[in-house]
Parts: sequence; C-alpha cells; structure tokens
Amino acid sequence: MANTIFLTEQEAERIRKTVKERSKKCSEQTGHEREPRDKTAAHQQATGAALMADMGGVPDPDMTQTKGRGDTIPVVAVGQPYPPCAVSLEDLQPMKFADLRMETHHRGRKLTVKRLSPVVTLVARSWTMVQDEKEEEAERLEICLHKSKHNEDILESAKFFIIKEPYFTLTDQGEATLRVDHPSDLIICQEEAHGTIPGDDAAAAEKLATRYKAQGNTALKQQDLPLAHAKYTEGLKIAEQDVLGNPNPDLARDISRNRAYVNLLLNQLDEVVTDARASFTSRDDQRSKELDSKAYYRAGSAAYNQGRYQEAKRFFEEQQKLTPDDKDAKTQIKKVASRLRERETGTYDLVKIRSGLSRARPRIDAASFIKNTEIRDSPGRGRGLYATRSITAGEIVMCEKAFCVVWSHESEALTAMTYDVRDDKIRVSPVGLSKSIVQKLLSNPSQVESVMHLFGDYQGDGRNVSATEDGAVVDVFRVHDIMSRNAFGPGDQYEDEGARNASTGLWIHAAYINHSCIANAKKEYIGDLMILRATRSIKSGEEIFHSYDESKDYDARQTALMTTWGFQCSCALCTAETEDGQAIRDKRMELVGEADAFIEKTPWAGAKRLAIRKAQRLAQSIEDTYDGERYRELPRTAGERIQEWLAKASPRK
Ligand SMILES: C[S@@+](CC[C@H](N)C(=O)[O-])C[C@H]1O[C@@H](n2cnc3c(N)ncnc32)[C@H](O)[C@@H]1O
Repeated sequence: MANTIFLTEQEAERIRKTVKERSKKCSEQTGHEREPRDKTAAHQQATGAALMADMGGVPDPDMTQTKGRGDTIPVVAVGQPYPPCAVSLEDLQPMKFADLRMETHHRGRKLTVKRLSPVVTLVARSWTMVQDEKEEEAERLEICLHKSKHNEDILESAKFFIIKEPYFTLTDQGEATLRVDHPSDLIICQEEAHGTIPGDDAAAAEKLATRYKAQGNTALKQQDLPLAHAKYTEGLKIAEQDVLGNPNPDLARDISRNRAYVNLLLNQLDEVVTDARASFTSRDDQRSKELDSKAYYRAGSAAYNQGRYQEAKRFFEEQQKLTPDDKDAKTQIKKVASRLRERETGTYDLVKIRSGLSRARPRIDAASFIKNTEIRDSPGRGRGLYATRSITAGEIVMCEKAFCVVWSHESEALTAMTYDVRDDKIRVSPVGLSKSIVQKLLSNPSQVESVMHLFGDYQGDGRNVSATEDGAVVDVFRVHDIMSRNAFGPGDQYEDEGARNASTGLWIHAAYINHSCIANAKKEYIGDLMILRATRSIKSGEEIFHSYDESKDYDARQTALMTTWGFQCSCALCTAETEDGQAIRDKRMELVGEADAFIEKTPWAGAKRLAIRKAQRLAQSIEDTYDGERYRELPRTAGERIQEWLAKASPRK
C-alpha cells in the first residue's frame, strides 16, 4: 500500500509549512481572550460554506490532496495529541463563551452549545456555528475526522451539545474555533432531553415515561435508531425513579427490553446485555415468559456477536427453557456449538465459509482459534506471540476473526496521508479503519482496554480511563498510533482496491506477532478471517513471526519497517545483508531488475533454449552475489523469481 502513493517534496513541504505556521500562531495567542463574533455574519459564513460543500464545490481548505494509483489521497494534519476528557459531565464546571481563552484546553470545564447554522461537511471534518444557551453569542465548532456516528454526521444529528473540556484553538487559516478531536468529548443532547421529571407525582411520571416509550417505538418503526435510543433512554430515566419504579417496575422493564433491541441493531452490544438483564420479570405466567425469552434472545445475540460463546449459550438455553417451541433458540444453540468447536479444534468448514462470502457479506461468522499460542515478552521487540505446542509445517498456527475491518468497497474506506507534528513525518494511514474502530469502541466500552493494550508509541497521560458515567472514553490519537503499528490489509478480495480505499483491518491477537524477514508463518485471509499457517515446523515455546514487508530489496524493506513500524530489523537475513555491504546489495538488486524485466517479456511456456540459457546466466549471477558461508542457512531470496521461471520453463522429466 505504502508504495502506491506519491507525495512530491513541494507538496510535503507545503503541508509542513501550513502546520508549522498554524502552530506558531497558536502558541503566540495562547491564553489570549476570545474575540466576540458577529452572530449574523457567523451564520452567513456557515450557511454559504455549507451550500458550497453540499454542491461539492470547494475542497476542504485545510486539506491538500495528493495522487495515488489514479486516485486522490487526502492529506490530514494530525494535530498535537492531547488526552480526551476522563471526567463525567457531573464533575465538570459550566463555563461561558466569554471564559474561552485562545489555544487552551479548558480542563475541568464544560460548555453547552446550541447549533445555529447548517453543518459544513467536508471529507475529514465537519463544522458549524453554535451559540450559547442564552443565544447571545456565536462561535465556530468543528469536529475532526471522527465526525459521524451510525452513518450520520454528529453535528447534524442534534441541536444541543455539551463540549467536555473544550479546546479553543485556530484553524489552519487562522480562524478561532472550538475543536473536538475525541468524539467522547462531545455529548449529544436531544432537544427535549431535559423534560421535567415530576418529583412525587407517580401518575405524571408514568404519563411522561409512557410518552417517551411510544415515541421510541415510532422512531424504531421509522428506522430512526439513534432517535429511538434517545427516547427510550429518556423514558427509562423517569421510569426507573423510585416514585414510579417501585409501584410499577414493568414500565422500566418494557423500555429496557425495547432499548436492548435498538442497541442490538446499533451494535451497542454491551448495553444490550445490561438492558436485557434489567428487563427480566422472572414471572411464571405465559406472557412474562415470552417477554423474558425475547430478552434472553437479545442478550444471547449480543454475547454471540462479541465472541462470548459460552455466555451466549447460557442465554439461548434460558430462552429455550422459557419457550421450548421457539425455533430461534434451537438454531442459535446449534450455531454456538459450531463456534465453540472451531475455537477448541481450529477445524473450520472453509468451503462453506468461502461460498457464503460476497461483496454484500464480506464478514464471516466464525470463531477465533488461538489456543496454541500465548503472548509473552520478546526481548528487544516488546511482546510477541509464542507457540504453546509444537506445530508442523503447513498446519494452522492460529485463526482470528477481525476485530474490525473496512473493505475497499465500503463507504468508510479512506486512506489518507497524515502529517505527524511529533516526528515531522508524513505517512500513509488507514484513517477509515481508525474511525470505524473508534466508533466500535464508543459503542462498546468493554472492548476499549484490549485495543488500548496494543503497542503504539503514544503513551497519553497514563490515566487510561476507558469509561465515565457518560459512556466510553476513547483517545483517538492513541487509536491512530495503535493503528499505524498494528493494522494489516486482508488483500484485494473484492477487486476494487485503489490507493485511496485499500482494505484494512485489525486482528487483536495477531497484532502481537513480530516481524522477521525469515518468518516461520504466513498469513492468508478468507473474508475477515486471518489464517496463519506454519511455513516450517515450530517447536513448543518458539516465537512466531510473520513478514510485515516481503520486499526482496534490503534497503526498501528497512525503510518501510522503520517508517511504518518504527524498528530496524535484526533478523539473521538482515544481519547477513548488512554484512554484504551496499555495493553487493546494489549489484544484486540491479540483477534482480534485469531478471524481472526478462521475466516480464519472456513467457516461460515454449521458451527457446537461448532464453533458458540467458535465465540460467542471470540466476547464476544473482547466486554469485551471495557469500556461501554467510548464507549457508539463509534463503537467497533475490533469485527466487528467476528460479521459479526456470523451473517452469525447463521442467524436470
Ligand atoms: C504488530 S506490533 C507487534 C507486537 C509488539 N511487539 C508488541 O509489543 O505489542 C508491531 C511492533 O512490534 C515491534 N516489532 C515487531 N517486529 C520487530 C522486530 N523484528 N524487531 C524489533 N521490533 C519489532 C515494533 O515496535 C512494531 O512497531
């Protein structure tokens, strides 16, 4: 992927210059008072820009583009990282627009805003004008990169927002703006969110909670899932209060059961289980049993989708006990049994899996099989993955279903060049994957820790808070750094991959595997299932390696390993190639170039004797660049292609 994208030096320089100028302006203004905006002008500015953006007229002025394989690649400047707010709303002090200071993170504070203008939606950001609660003052609010939730632009999704620990800074054009990088710092409020909850009036509370429930049901029918969720949540807040919850617990149970369903559709799986549990009546009459059966089904499906198969099995068995004639429970129990078998034995019905795959269904339903491996320290390489039993060549080492994958044909796919202010480097980044992972973590706080445990250079502030009362806390800078070091491409399985939309994914267990140029395992993919096979026999206790970069060119490989993964490879092959020296390596690559050109223009089928002789000479010249002693036990990779050509052109009789 990295090799297909080009950025000219001038373009790179322009990006660096813009970012540095902005950062200089920012530091000059740090702590300055905010200049009030003219509300009418602000509104007009956003309205005009939104209109232009909707017509696809203006490109994002903060973003430059560069060319890949026939594609345009957006360039995104990743700002100076800062941690997300790790405190719940309750513990933050309200602030006013007038309290805002330039280039400042207002720690410990919160700002309530109301959207004033249409939203300007650009590729890597959205912005709008907002006003304070009294509607006196206006300010610009922008949300970067992670700007949508459930396919809806976050700023577009509501009128009211609370910004936790607001960051007031400048755009690249030097305009003041409230900037949200971490979506968990922006709390979305539904307009009627603050409906008055009657203190001791049970009848009024019931009326209001029932109204929210009905509104939730209507939104659900209209497939407006975020709205349905919001309405049920409001209804629950009232229905769970003692005044109503004590005499009439069934209303809260009903709403919880409904919200469990919406959560299942929204993939907010942690909350499905919590809601389902809260809805159990545990009564024996037929109606109650049916309702509880539904809730067990929802909880079972959520546990299943998170790969918690034993828990799913228990839920589905409960469902079956309550409603023995229910066919769904039977089907689910059978499916769980298949997953548990895969997990235990590593035996998959690959034919069936393959036949079920399509562009529309690119994710497979399978369990991961990792039990023959364990994570341990790997001296000099951080942590690594080790075999816990001996594995023969060709055998499966492990299989893993992706934690998250974005396919090239999906709208989320987006590869961007990111400029990192910390090391002044411009890199190719799967920003679409980072966005999807952030989204998944926001919806499922229980998964935050396992992703954050992965290797990334960004250490944040060390607090590692994964949730507050308001939901998951996700540090997007950290996710970005983790993705840079741990994402892999499952290949062009659906044949429409370009530089801008390469398929990428995250496999959490496999992310612990270190690189070696002479690896003992190789990955292949079926859909989003990664299958790692041993390429030679592996002893119990031996570290497992795969190759992050298979380039035969030592220098290109070292550059890629350093730029993308930040390390210098010191495997036996790299050590030998280092000892060869530059002159020999150059000579070898020159011969490889000649051999490649020869292979390109000379088909092996029906090759003439003269051509075969030429290939033999080339193969021998490549072979001669290897020192016999130094490479006694090492692969001579440069000659592999021409040797393959020869083997096909002059097969042994
Ligand atoms: C996908 S992670 C592998 C797991 C990682 N070692 C850990 O501790 O989580 C990739 C990172 O591991 C380290 N790494 C992988 N292979 C290495 C090697 N051969 N030598 C040194 N570091 C390596 C690099 O820091 C790289 O960015």
